[in-house]
Amino acid sequence: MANRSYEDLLEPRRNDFNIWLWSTRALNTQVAVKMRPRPNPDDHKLAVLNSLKISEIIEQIGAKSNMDRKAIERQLMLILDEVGYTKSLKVIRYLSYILSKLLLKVCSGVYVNYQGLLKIKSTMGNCPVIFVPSHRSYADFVIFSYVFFHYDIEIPAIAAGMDFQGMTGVGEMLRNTGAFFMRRSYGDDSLYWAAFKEYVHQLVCKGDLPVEFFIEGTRSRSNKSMVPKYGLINMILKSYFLSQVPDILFVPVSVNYDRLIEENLFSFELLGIPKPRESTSGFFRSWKLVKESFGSIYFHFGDPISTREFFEDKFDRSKHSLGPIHLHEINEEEKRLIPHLAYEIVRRQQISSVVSYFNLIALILNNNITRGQEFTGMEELAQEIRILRGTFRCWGATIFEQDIHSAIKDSLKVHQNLITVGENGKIGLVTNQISMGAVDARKLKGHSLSEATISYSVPFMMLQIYANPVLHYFIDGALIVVALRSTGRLNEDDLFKHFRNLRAIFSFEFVLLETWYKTYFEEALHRLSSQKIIARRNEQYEIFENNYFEEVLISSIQPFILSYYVVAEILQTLPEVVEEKLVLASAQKLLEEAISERKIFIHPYAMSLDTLGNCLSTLVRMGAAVKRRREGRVMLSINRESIGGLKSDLETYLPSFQVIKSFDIFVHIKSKL
Ligand SMILES: CCCCCCCCCCCCCCCC(=O)SCCNC(=O)CCNC(=O)[C@H](O)C(C)(C)COP(=O)(O)OP(=O)(O)OC[C@H]1O[C@@H](n2cnc3c(N)ncnc32)[C@H](O)[C@@H]1OP(=O)(O)O
Ligand SMILES: O=C(CO)COP(=O)(O)O
Repeated sequence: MANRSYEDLLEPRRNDFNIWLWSTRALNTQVAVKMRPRPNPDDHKLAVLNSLKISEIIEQIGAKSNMDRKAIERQLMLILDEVGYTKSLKVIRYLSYILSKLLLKVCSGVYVNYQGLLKIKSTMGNCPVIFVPSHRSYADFVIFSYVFFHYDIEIPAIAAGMDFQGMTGVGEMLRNTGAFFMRRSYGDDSLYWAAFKEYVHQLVCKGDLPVEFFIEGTRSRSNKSMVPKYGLINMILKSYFLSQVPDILFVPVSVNYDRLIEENLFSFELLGIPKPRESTSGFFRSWKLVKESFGSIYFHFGDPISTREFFEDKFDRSKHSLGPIHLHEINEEEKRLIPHLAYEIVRRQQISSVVSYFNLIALILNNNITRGQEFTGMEELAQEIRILRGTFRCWGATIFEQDIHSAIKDSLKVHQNLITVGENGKIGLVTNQISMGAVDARKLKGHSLSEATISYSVPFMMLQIYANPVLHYFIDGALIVVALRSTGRLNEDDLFKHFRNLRAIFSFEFVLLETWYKTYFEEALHRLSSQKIIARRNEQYEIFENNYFEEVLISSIQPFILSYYVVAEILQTLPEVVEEKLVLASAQKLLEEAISERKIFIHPYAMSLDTLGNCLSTLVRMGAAVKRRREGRVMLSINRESIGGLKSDLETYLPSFQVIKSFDIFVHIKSKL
């Protein structure tokens, strides 16, 4: 495989006679901020304990609860021990050895755009550096640290969810490699959150390690980007807004996999079967995966975003110069700026992703399935990959240069659990009869799907998981094509109105900030025109007929439109105040019935809880529903009229999809209601 911008960091290990010598080599690591003496992990905890901010909070809690100061301080120390990282070079060296052996066994390469990373390394030393990778797998943070160890960069302090704390031995091991632990949601424990925020503040202002966190907050089960969470980035940026550091560099990192270790679990989770709790025994059970092959992993380190340059003159830091600094918090004006940076990080993760050949194969097979065509043979597949590869590259994607036939062979070998080649040379999906055993119905997140549905659906879910990570390259083009298909011809202004509406409907599905809609629309128009998918005649845009890429655009978005339509439809029949879980379950139930009749093909991904949930988030953002927590349950109050509007919008776009017979699907779904 060739791409000169990337190097395979397993390559030198393959020829190492003694990996242990490499693991125990003398290290001369680059820190984020040069400091003498270097702070140690306990310094940060003590600094929190002694900070004026925390001192005041202790006083407030004492006054409210009548607890004495010493008792609150003891509570605080327990919190800090729960949160704080420790670091053991010995543990890191052992892990680097084990990981080398493991990666050599299961991966064909770990590719890194080393020039990008080395450039960042050379600029480190003067201000806090925050690495923000995409989050698709548990492997992300493990291999991330391995990459840093390889390039002699200090392993970052990493924000970790509490999920790992319960794993005997593993939690402490992660802590020893730099993990600091956080609760997953803002509760009402004011001491905890004050201590945690102050701890992060200390890491950023007084620490010398790079910091790493996952802005999406969780592994994306769909394998595509998720909307950013603002909590941790808020805490980090506070140091900048309050002028306590001159700048903060955010480095977006894209991590892509030929094959995800979690592909099976994620497919189940998308259907509603909850993830097993993280446990040490589960960790050891997962070792059976070492017998399998996972292809290559790609790390792309994007250009750092300087906070100072990003915000330029958008706000006035001098507002924080009056009064004691520990009394200052981020103000509303600053808070409003944060989503722009957060979305920019996600956008840069997306544009620096590496597209694998299996991503293309998944798109092609999905297109065949959706159009009700037979699966393709090898020659057709190679031809279609060639077309898609060319188009994707024109649209800015990085795809490694490789002979297409050997790329297909490698991909099918890595994904032999999902794809099979029949005696007739045609490609097909592997289906296994799945037995769910006793799944606790109370833990299900959606409808209790039958084993037959699950067995049928899992391979399709897996396939879509590999098509999803490339959708951001052409979602804007797909939405334009959808609008033109449903209307025939449109001038640019009207086409933009449709585009803006569709973009807003799918704003959680395909992450994009509203202020960028116009730019993305214009870029997509240009790309579609230069690829001869659409044409402009007499000031009107229309579609060129018989363009293969147009088919792919339309088929790739179809399961999403279907899910949204079903939610809108079902909300017309459910009570106006309804539990969120019931909406998800009802939508899945309806789709399950339609799928199991097999009269027409309905892509099982339409049952994805991720997509159905995104639709509900859209409804809340649009004001068509209000979300409230009541006695531990999430309730939705529905505005039927607004939802009716969304439903009729979706209907406008759908019936004219002659090519994919969507109309049949909708008539069919309706008849089930
Ligand atoms: C060789 C060596 C080998 C070594 C080998 C081993 C290495 C091994 C290392 C181990 C390493 C483990 C690594 C594990 C990796 C994870 O565990 S990843 C998971 C944990 N990390 C994270 O979650 C980080 C990101 N998460 C966050 O930042 C979340 O915000 C928090 C802090 C968790 C809070 O979450 P939350 O309560 O769900 O709240 P969130 O949605 O963020 O927002 C709160 C509200 O404030 C609003 N808000 C806040 N700020 C804003 C704003 N600026 N503008 C608008 N709204 C705002 C939000 O909209 C939201 O409002 P509502 O939607 O509730 O109305
Ligand atoms: O995000 C995590 C750390 O990788 C673990 O939590 P999830 O299972 O929600 O992804």
